[in-house]
Amino acid sequence: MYLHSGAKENACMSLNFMGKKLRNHTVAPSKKQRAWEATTLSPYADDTDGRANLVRTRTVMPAMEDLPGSVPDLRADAWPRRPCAIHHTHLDQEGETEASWVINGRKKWAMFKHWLSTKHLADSPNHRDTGPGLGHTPGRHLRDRENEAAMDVKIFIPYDSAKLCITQMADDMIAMKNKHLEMVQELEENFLIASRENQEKTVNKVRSHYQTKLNVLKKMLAAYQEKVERKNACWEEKVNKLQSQNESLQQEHRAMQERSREDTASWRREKSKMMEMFSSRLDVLHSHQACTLQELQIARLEVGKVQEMLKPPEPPEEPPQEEPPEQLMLTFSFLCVFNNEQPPLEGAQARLESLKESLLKRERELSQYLEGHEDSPYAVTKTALLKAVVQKANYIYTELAEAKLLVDQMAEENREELAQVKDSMDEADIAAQSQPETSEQKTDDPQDLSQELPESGELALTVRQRLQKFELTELAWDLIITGSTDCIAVPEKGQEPANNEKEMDPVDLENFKKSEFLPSDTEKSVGQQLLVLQSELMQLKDEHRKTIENYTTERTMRKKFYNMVENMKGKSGKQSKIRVFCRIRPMNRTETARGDAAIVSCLDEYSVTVETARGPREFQFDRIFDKGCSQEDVFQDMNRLIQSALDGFNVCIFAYGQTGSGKTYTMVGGKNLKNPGIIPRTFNKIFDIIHENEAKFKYKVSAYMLELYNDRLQDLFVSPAEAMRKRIELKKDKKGLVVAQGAKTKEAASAGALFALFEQGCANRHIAATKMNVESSRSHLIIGIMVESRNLTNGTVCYGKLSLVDLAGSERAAKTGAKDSQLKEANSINKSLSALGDVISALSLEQPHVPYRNSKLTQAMQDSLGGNAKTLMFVNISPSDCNVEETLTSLIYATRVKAITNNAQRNMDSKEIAQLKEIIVKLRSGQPVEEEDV
Ligand SMILES: Nc1ncnc2c1ncn2[C@@H]1O[C@H](COP(=O)(O)OP(=O)(O)OP(=O)(O)O)[C@@H](O)[C@H]1O
Repeated sequence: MYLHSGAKENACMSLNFMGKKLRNHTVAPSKKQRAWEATTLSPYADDTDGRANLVRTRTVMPAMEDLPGSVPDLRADAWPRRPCAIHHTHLDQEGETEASWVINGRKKWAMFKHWLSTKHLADSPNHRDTGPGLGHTPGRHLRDRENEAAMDVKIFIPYDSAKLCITQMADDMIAMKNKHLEMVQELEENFLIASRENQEKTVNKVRSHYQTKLNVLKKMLAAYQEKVERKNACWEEKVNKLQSQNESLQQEHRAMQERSREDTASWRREKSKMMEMFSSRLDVLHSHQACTLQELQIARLEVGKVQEMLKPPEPPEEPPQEEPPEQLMLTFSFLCVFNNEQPPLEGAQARLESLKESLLKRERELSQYLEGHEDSPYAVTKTALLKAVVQKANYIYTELAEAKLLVDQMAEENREELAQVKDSMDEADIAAQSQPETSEQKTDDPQDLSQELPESGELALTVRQRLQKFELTELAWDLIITGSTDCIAVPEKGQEPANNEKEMDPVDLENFKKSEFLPSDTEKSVGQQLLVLQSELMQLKDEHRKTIENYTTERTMRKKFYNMVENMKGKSGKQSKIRVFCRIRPMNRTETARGDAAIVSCLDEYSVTVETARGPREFQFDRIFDKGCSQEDVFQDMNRLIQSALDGFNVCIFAYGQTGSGKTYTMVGGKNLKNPGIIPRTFNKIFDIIHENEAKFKYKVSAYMLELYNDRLQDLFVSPAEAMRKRIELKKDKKGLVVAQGAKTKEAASAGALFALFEQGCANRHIAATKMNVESSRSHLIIGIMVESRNLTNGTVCYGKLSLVDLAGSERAAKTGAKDSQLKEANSINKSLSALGDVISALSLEQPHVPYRNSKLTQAMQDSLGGNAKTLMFVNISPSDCNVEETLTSLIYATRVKAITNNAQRNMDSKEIAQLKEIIVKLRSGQPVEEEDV
């Protein structure tokens, strides 16, 4: 700070502060000051020693020796003294000047002294000698002054003058003081103004700096949004593509199903037609057979009668010796033929031939006999009867011959048609092969089969079908001829043969085969045809199996595509359904010893059936793990979810099921760390991913572990006694994430450290033995693993949370035999699970109110069911029939869970926000905020 004044009256003073000109100050002199200043200028104005610059107005000094009084002259002291300088100000730069009040004071003092000296001189003789007109020169004055300095001068000031002078000086001093105070005040004001201005400037500067940053961030955000939108559009496109693929696959599948249904229907139609045909033929044959049998029976009776008649008369009239021996032999053979116990259908022709021959022979013999014994009373009757028998036999023979001819004719016709069809099939095959070249050269020949059908392939198919038909007919004819029925009907698995498929008596069949109705190569032909038919049947069965396989593959593919779509939805941050995996445990020892039946079976990777009293019931899930699936198999699908947690998503994996269904086995593993389950594997996987990415990200892993026991949340990271004292509350943050307030969170630097924490927590859990002596969890276990990942490239920070929940098993108290405290535990578990069921129902039915607050369990899982999380549910079931009700209930619940939609969003902060959050945390916890934090 410095003051600068010009030499003029009413000089303007400029006030500088920190290099800034604040404003002009005008120090108005008083009237007296002005009067005193009306003096002559100092003759030393141009004094080269520099003093002249400091005080430009200087009065002519009086001769001190002439002054009255003895006041010492202070001029000698005052002159070499410089004005009080305020160092380190800009004054130094602009040249040294005196302040106006100093100048004024000096001036006044000089004038006063001058006045005194002038008066004194007017009275003294010296003055008279040296008047102005008598050579008074500046050189003389100088010399006088030098002389005066050497003298001891005493100045006498009149009292009034001194009083005036002192008053004046006191006034001046007060004025000066006031001025000074004014200036100080003004300076303070200016200082305040300046500091305010400065502050504003700083604020503006900071503001503009942050504004610029904000703009940059906004731009970045817009760019990111654009990118995300582009990605979303891309994903959407992919999803649509996959959906359309899925639809086309579904359509194909439907068409295939339709085709297979049609094929089956046509095969059934063919079969029934054949059956009808066979049965009608068989009926004809049987009627023929019956007729023949009847006729033969009649013939046999007749022959019996004839035999009776032919019996020789009683011994008194005709002694036995009279009958010739050949005749007796003949009668015997005749009787042998006709007394045969088996009906003579077999070898009918041969037998009829022999019958006819024997009859003719007998006729001849009879006629000879009759010729010799005309007087016999039975002679006429015998002859008539024999004639009738012969007539009947002839009739039967002609009938059979006609039937044979008819059958042969029909078989021949069929053979001819078959040959024709074979020819046309060859033509069709040739047409199909040459179709690309000849498709344009269509002929007008109506006989040309290729003209009738749009494509040669279809033609070939039709011809093949016809061929098949004729071949089958031929085979049928052969079978009719041979009388075999065992290969005609091919009943489906488990189906009873149709009523009309009557089987021939094997003896009849054998005899019929031996008879001359059949050509010699019939048996061979039947074998061949049978083989053909069987191979065709095999083909059909193969096709059927293939159709089923295709259907299964298609269904599996569809499910896979569906899962992919759901995954992609989850990745792109869109709404995604909760995924449900079903795991079937193997039968345990008790169940095996009891001989329980396994009622749960796995159809494919996505379908499971349960045999119930009302028949099988099928359920579909995102994945089925059968009893043979290992812990590794189960964990394979978890990798992506764990990666998501490290990418800043909330992930929840929980197991649901009845007591002893394998929840703990799935989540934790077998006893004594055998076959580790999802939880320990997850610990390893988290740190595997961390090690893979540590060049790009910096991770921080921390965890808490709670159990919900008897509807009370307990911290497992503290001793049970302390846990009883602690109160843990579940709260939801702005992003809908459930936070356990009051729970101890511990950091872990490795998978081992995390596992040690887990073991420590497990030691504090509540477990009990159920009736079946199996260790059972009596509380719900909730593990929260928080992963903070800082991107080392752009400074963004993601906060992921992985919740692993092993629910306590629902049980029926009566079944498990729980009492007292165990009963209380069971009730509490059932209550919380029923609340969970209510929440699941409300969410699956998309009800407006979801009763999350009904239980602490549902509160804890609020973000995992219908909230901001990617959720995976394991439904564990028992295969035994004694648990069928519980299994069905679990599967029905799981099906409902499948319908729940979650909206998982990434929890990510920009670098700046993350820094601010850190500072806030530090400030809250009373830690010092380092410069590098800002
Ligand atoms: N997939 C499996 N393979 C082999 N053993 C299994 C399987 N699942 C379960 N077990 C066995 O079945 C028994 C019961 O399983 P676990 O304790 O996991 O059932 P839980 O559903 O957790 O029962 P609780 O709800 O009562 O705790 C255990 O002895 C376990 O080893």
